[in-house]
Amino acid sequence: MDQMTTTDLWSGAVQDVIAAGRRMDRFGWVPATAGNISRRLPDGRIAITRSGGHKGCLTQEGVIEVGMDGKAVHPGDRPSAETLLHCQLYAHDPAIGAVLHGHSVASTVLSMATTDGALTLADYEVQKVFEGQTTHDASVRVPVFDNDQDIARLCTVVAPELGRMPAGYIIRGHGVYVWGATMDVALARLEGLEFLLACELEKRKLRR
Ligand SMILES: CSC[C@@H](O)[C@@H](O)C(=O)COP(=O)(O)O
Ligand SMILES: [Zn+2]
Repeated sequence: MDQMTTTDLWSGAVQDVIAAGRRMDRFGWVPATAGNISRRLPDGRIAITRSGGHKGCLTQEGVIEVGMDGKAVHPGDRPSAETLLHCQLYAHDPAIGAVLHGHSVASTVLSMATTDGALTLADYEVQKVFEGQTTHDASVRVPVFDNDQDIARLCTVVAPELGRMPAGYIIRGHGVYVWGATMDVALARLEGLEFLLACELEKRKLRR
């Protein structure tokens, strides 16, 4: 691969990450410095957000390269504190090309309102946005893992569910992780999941 192509690939991935951050910010899913976003390039490099920046105001400098071990390729760069969760998904499935993490109100509140290990979404037409879902007349299980500041340890809790999460997963009181083959697919899934979580929250308020 010549130098020009390598640079173009990187720029395209960075633009994908910047655009995803803006879109997530428009919905209010990345408050303050919350959230992280990554993109795997066709040549295997991983572009991920630098730790601590606002994901709605990303610049090219806010996106850095990491290896599959979650470490920065360029010394001094500080990748997202949650980089290992992205790498875990990339290692699990070579078809995954983008990973998104946001902190919406609905994912935070709903996951704190239960001690269960999953939220079940049923009877919504929009469930069909997820792989393998062809009808509203079914249910989608979204695993909920207890929050942990030790991300390597959190990875070990997520691991048994890999390959069994059509809609992504939620970290309790924290937020969602969603992925896809491309950034567009990941964003569509995130939008679908967040729509359903927002509906679920409204439904529960009506019941009170
Ligand atoms: C604003 S606190 C949120 C962080 O603790 C973390 O959960 C998060 O999503 C962003 O961390 P970052 O290191 O910027 O990727
Ligand atoms: Zn987070």
